[in-house]
Order: sequence, then structure tokens, then C-alpha cells
Amino acid sequence: MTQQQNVVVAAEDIKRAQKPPAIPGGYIPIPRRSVLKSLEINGPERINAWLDSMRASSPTHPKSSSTPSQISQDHSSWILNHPSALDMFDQIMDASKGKKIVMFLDYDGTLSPIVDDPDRAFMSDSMRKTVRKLARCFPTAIVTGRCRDKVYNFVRLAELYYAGSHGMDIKGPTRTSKYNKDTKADPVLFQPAAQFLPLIDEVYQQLVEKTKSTPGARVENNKFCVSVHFRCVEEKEWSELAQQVRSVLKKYPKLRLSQGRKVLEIRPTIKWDKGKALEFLLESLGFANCSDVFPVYIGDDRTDEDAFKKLRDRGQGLGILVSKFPKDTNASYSLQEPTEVMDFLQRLVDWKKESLRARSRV
Ligand SMILES: O=P(O)(O)OC[C@H]1O[C@H](O[C@H]2O[C@H](CO)[C@@H](O)[C@H](O)[C@H]2O)[C@H](O)[C@@H](O)[C@@H]1O
Repeated sequence: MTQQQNVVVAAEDIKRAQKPPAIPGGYIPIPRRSVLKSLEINGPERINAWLDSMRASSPTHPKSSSTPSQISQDHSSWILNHPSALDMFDQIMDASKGKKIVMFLDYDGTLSPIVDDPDRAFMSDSMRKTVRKLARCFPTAIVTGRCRDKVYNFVRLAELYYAGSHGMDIKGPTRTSKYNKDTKADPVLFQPAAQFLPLIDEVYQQLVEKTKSTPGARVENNKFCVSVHFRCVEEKEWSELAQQVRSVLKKYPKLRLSQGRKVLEIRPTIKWDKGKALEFLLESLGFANCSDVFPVYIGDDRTDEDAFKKLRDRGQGLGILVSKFPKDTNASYSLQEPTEVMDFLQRLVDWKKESLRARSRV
């Protein structure tokens, strides 16, 4: 691909790069500008690193130390390296030619907008309709940090695959579609962290108890992992809340911590993540060792990076980061918000219908 890093473009070109890089066949290898930092450090530095990483996952504005011209240059440079998937739609479809598209969709911040109350992160009816149409065209999976049952209650589409708890709870469709016609076969069900259930319940109770003194703190049981929410906590209390989490977590060497959008997530130390879940689902769908598959993963959060990286390592398909602000990412493309995700999914549906029509005319 053409390297265009640090190229300055006019302000009106910030949102949409006019000359995005060409796609060489399948995956677009874009070198990382900085490597995601390791958080294996001790003491107060560790707490600060957790908080910095959490802030970086959910930027609400450009760096306050930057001048407007630096902000504009950073954004332009980032957009040139991660162009809009809508602007690049035709090139993406060209790259998928002759391959089977498989769709992987994160939930929060991708299909539903980020809101203060995690129990009210509803998906719009129009997004549900679009995802339903998408699943008629391509095998489609929801891959989320949420508890699988909870995300199912939001999405309510039985024809999809669901990978809850960051991929540690995978279940196949319960309604038949053209991708799972064999109703006699057992639906895919995979729970690699099953033995951690009692430990997760225990740590959940302890976190609820420990954090109850912090106004706005909220602990969510996601079955095989636990989320501690910072979104409604005053920023001056964040360090205290992180200390509370750490004091509980240090008693559980079999659990580890990751950071998301104003959330700390506690999960088993097993080597399993959204990237492994993506690979597992591709195998379940019969695409193990296939070169003619084109997986598309859309997500907004730090934990989605494991899936973006998996695609990069496999040299297949592409990752799309949902973000309004530049972020360090392994994704190749960007979309700004869930409404743009819906537009992109609708274009995929239209493209599929048109290619079927064209084939039937031949
Ligand atoms: O993998 P995801 O589907 O992106 O799940 C990650 C976390 O998503 C939820 O939290 C996020 O969305 C909330 C609702 O918009 C928001 O209030 C919170 O600040 C975000 O971090 C979910 O509640 C968490 O349990 C997931 O870990």
C-alpha cells in the first residue's frame, strides 16, 4: 500500500480522506505508529497505567495540550491510515471478490450508542432490522464483553452466533438460516472458562461490597467476567475506585484485568479473547484453513483489538474501528459511530442483493 503517514491535508478533508490507500488483495497491512503499552508494572504506577489506558479507550475530546492545528494534523494523518469504510466501500468489496464474507460485530459502542446506564444500552429497531437483513446475506456473530443472555435480550435475533464474556461463552443460532440448515446437529456451544464460574461469582460479590462506598460505581456480572464501571463516578474518585478493584484482585492470581471504555474488566487468566473467539467461530462455520474467507470485524473498544490483530496475523479480511477520535489500533478502517455502522451494514446488504441479481441475469 502507499504509505501516507504524516501527510497534511486540508481541514475539509479531515472527516473523509480523499485519496485513501489502495487495497492489495485482502488485508491492508498498516504499520503501527506506537505499540500498545504493557501494563505489567507495580504499585501506584499500575493504577495510573490502568486509568490512562481506560481514558485512551474512551477519548471524549482531542488531547487538551494540542493546538487546533496539531489536532487537525493528527486527525488527518490518522484518517489517511484508517480511512472511512463507507468511503472505501467499493475497494473493500473488490478485495472480497471470490471470497465468503463473514461478519463479526461488537455490541456496545458499535451496534448501540454508549450510554450511562449499561442496562439501558438499547439497540434501535432500525439497527435490528439491518442486522437481521445482514444475517440473511452472511454468517453473522455478535462478539461482546457482555453476558451472552444479556446481549441476546438487547439484540433478539435468534439467527445469529453469540460470543459473550469476551468470547468465553459461545453459542450458535437457535433459529435455522441458510448457514445452519442441519437442525439435528447440536448448536455450537463453547465455554472455555466454565471452571471459573464460582470464582467469578465470588469476586463479583467482593467487588460490589468493596466499591459500594464510591458514589456512581457500578459492578456488572458478565458471567465469565466482571465489569467495574467508572462512567458515573467523578474523575477525582477514579484512583480510589481503581485501588478498591486492585485490593480485591490481588487475592485472585487466576484473574486478570483489562481496560475498556470507562470500565475495568476482570476475567480469567486463560489465553482466550475476542480474537480466539473469532477463529473458533470461523472453524465452526467450516472455514478452518480456508483462503477464500473474508472476515469483517467491527468494534470500538480495546478488547476488540485482539480480533483486529487476529485478522492482521491471518492476513484475511479486515478490521473496522468505530471511533470519532484517533486511537492506537490494529484496525484498517474507521467508522465514526453506530449510525455509520448501520449505513455500512446496509450497503453490504444492498451489494449482496445486487450481486445476486447480476448473477441471475447471466
Ligand atoms: O465488548 P462490548 O460489547 O463493547 O462490551 C464491553 C463493555 O460494554 C458495556 O459497557 C460499555 O457500554 C455501556 C453502555 O453504553 C457504558 O455505560 C460503559 O461505560 C461502557 O464501557 C458493558 O456494560 C460492559 O459490561 C462490557 O464489558
